[in-house]
Amino acid sequence: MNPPPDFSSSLVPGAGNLPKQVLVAPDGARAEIYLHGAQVTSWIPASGSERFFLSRLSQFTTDATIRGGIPVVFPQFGLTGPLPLHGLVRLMPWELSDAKNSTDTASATFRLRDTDDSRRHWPHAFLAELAVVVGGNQLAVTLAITNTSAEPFAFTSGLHTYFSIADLATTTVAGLTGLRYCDAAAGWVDHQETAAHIEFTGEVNRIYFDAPAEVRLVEPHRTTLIRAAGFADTVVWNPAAAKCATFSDLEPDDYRRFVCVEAAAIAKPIQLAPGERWQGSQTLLA
Ligand SMILES: O=P(O)(O)OC[C@H]1O[C@@H](O)[C@H](O)[C@@H](O)[C@@H]1O
Repeated sequence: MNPPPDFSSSLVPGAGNLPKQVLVAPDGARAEIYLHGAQVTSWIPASGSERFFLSRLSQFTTDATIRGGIPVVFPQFGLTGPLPLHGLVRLMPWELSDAKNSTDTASATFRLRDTDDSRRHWPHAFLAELAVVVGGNQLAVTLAITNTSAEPFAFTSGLHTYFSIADLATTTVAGLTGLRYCDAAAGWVDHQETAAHIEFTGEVNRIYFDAPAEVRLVEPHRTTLIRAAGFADTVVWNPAAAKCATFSDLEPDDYRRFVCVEAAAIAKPIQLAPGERWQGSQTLLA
């Protein structure tokens, strides 16, 4: 049977006139991805409502990062090296290389290569590809990096997903019990997680090492499954009130509206030989 015609996925002007790809699966599931940073900014499962936080104060300009959705972090997570916070590619213009519908999904792939400017910061040639597939109650995002240079390189990376939540006070993250984590909000000290459910009673900024393939974002009315492959670590982040107030692109009480659960490769940088390709993914189930 032939897949249905690709009648509804399209590249349209988004906020700030930045181009965004709108994916609409045959069952009505939707996702939106800006070419700026290849940043997914919206996911609406077939049977539900918006699952991503996107700040009302987010800037949509080529020199700013979009606040919300899934910022793509590469080739440096956070400030773990000399590059700008979370690396380079979330500020770069990606191109749409493919978009199609199958009988039950809509998908698109975005590509980015190194530029003169990226090589000034990070002197390596690379091809980054981000594949986004939406359909039913699932969104799958896969980042692939190919070393297109003549020398090996190493990088850290992540998919910095901002989940929209109804109430921070009743939201928890489950599935990380027993893991060693680095508490970046409290002096980068290592701990072992004892809680079955991580609660948000203050700033949470933790890197969980060697995390399981699945963690759960638990709210009273719904649970979101977050599956990672290829990324060894999981970051959980919420800035709480005081830090939230320092972000010009967040409203003072926005910290109550999102929790970031991020698939990341931080502790063990990914090493790629010339010509080698790596991929990591985060798959979300509503
Ligand atoms: O403001 P940015 O660059 O988008 O980063 C957001 C946050 O991302 C988190 O992953 C970091 O641990 C925080 O320290 C940081 O503030």
